[in-house]
Amino acid sequence: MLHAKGVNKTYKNKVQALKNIDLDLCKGEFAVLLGLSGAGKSTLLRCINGLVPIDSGDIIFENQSVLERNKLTRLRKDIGMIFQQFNIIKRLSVLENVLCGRLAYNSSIPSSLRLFPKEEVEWALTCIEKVGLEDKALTRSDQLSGGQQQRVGIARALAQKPKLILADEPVASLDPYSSEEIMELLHKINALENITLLMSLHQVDLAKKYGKRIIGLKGGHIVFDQLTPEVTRDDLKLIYSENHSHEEREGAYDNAHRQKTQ
Ligand SMILES: Nc1ncnc2c1ncn2[C@@H]1O[C@H](COP(=O)(O)OP(=O)(O)OP(=O)(O)O)[C@@H](O)[C@H]1O
Repeated sequence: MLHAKGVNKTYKNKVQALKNIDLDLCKGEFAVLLGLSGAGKSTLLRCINGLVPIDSGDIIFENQSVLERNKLTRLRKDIGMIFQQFNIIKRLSVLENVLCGRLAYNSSIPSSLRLFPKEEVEWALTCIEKVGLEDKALTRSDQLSGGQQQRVGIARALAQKPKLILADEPVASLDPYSSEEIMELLHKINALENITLLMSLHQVDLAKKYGKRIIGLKGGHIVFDQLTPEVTRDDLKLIYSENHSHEEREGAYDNAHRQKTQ
């Protein structure tokens, strides 16, 4: 469903964030991008949904090139995005935030948020139920915990009826317990709804537990791309060796998790 070929991206400050990226994703996959800070994970996700323009190469999603900019609205509708900082509007209710996911379908925005048709509201409520927040639909989003706010972000993505969800470090702002809950939810969405998932993570143990495939990025290059059971310690060393070791990273996570559960 997604085919990236020879993708390069250099920012204005001359940092080349992506170097000749080739990547194919099939429907239903759950793939995780791993790599140190600055490896290019967010840039790759943002190039895929057209938030960041690529310099060369091409990214084709469902037979449509990201280079065809006039079709980007449709592309974005088919691709849901989940962010580390949730990117929800805190003063709005859960329901209003989730209805924002429908804006691509209501581009002329007759949609002062309160004027959505009944069926749109019903679909938004269904999405809210899918993420387990049915009793919070009318609650202001700033009254929710971080984990609940991320659920709103996921419900908003689901409201788009996306074929692909891109998640940029979706659990980086959460404690280990909430992180597991969010990963379980994303796993369930992938398995039950057959929505393809591509996410960046810093937690190797979560990547191994939930990802079916792991793609290692280093300095803007893909240095390995394997089914999860085939990923070796040497593969992980390729992406983490210059700074903290794999063990140090997993150890830090384990320590935090232990503190939380004690
Ligand atoms: N808008 C931007 N302008 C200039 N340089 C940028 C921009 N966004 C990212 N970069 C640079 O591009 C490189 C890749 O960054 P990117 O955010 O894609 O990495 P990442 O792997 O997602 O990192 P992290 O795990 O910290 O989110 C880095 O050197 C970063 O400083």
